[in-house]
Amino acid sequence: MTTSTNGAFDRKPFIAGNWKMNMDHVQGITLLQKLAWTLSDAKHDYNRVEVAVFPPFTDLRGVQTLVQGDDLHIAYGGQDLSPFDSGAYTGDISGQFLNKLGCAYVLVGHSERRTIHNESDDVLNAKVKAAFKHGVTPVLCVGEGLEVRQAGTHVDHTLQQLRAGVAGLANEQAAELVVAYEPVWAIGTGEVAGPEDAQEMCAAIRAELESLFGAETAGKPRLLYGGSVKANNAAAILQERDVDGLLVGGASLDPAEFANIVRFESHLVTD
Ligand SMILES: O=C[C@H](O)COP(=O)(O)O
Repeated sequence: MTTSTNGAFDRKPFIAGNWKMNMDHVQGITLLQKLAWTLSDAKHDYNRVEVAVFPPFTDLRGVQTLVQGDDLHIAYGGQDLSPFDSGAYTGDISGQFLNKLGCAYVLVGHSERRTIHNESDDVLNAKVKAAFKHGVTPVLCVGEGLEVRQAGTHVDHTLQQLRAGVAGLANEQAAELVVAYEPVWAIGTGEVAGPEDAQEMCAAIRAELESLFGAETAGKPRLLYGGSVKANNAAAILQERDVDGLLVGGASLDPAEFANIVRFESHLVTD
């Protein structure tokens, strides 16, 4: 069987692990060390496939120390940021603090922020802009719940979240953006959207970005899929043309499993 990969990797594949509220700062260091060793043993080429982790805030300083001390090529980021720069916002974390800790990325609008913390599209748009303002690349998460999927309006719903999230961005910002499509019904449930579902939505997202920012810009952002990704389904999803990477939750807590996802190319079906 012959299948194409995502545009012959026009965009560098991006595999990200969202640790969510797991791993204290000691456990986090151990996990990252094991991941780095596993990838090193496998001679992983970070120039071919970018790897990032999103630990809890309390882990970030330790992660930075390890990455710098061991010269690791693993990027890291925050799981959220404040829309504000600084001030009386108890419990919030500014994008400038993330930047200072060496965070390359920050998740914005993960479904658990949208649902548990009721974050609105307006707030998320402000967070996307705050991330760019502070030199951290936002990973804007979008996706529909089960009821929307069953109603068949998942594309409209997700594109509406996308439009709201990117409103007011300059073309250069849109080009740098990462978008993660995460159908809520597939997160942590074991239900995986099929590769064709991931492709359908990522193609729709790409087309929407083209209508908003033009074709040249729209060809640049990386589009990820997230939702019950494991080593045994990663390659099939990444084989879809418009899927450039994966946002992995539960499986990113197992260094061997996550390393196998990062090494998805060894499972690709080629000529
Ligand atoms: O951010 C990651 C997603 O919520 C997916 O989580 P999961 O891989 O545990 O389903």
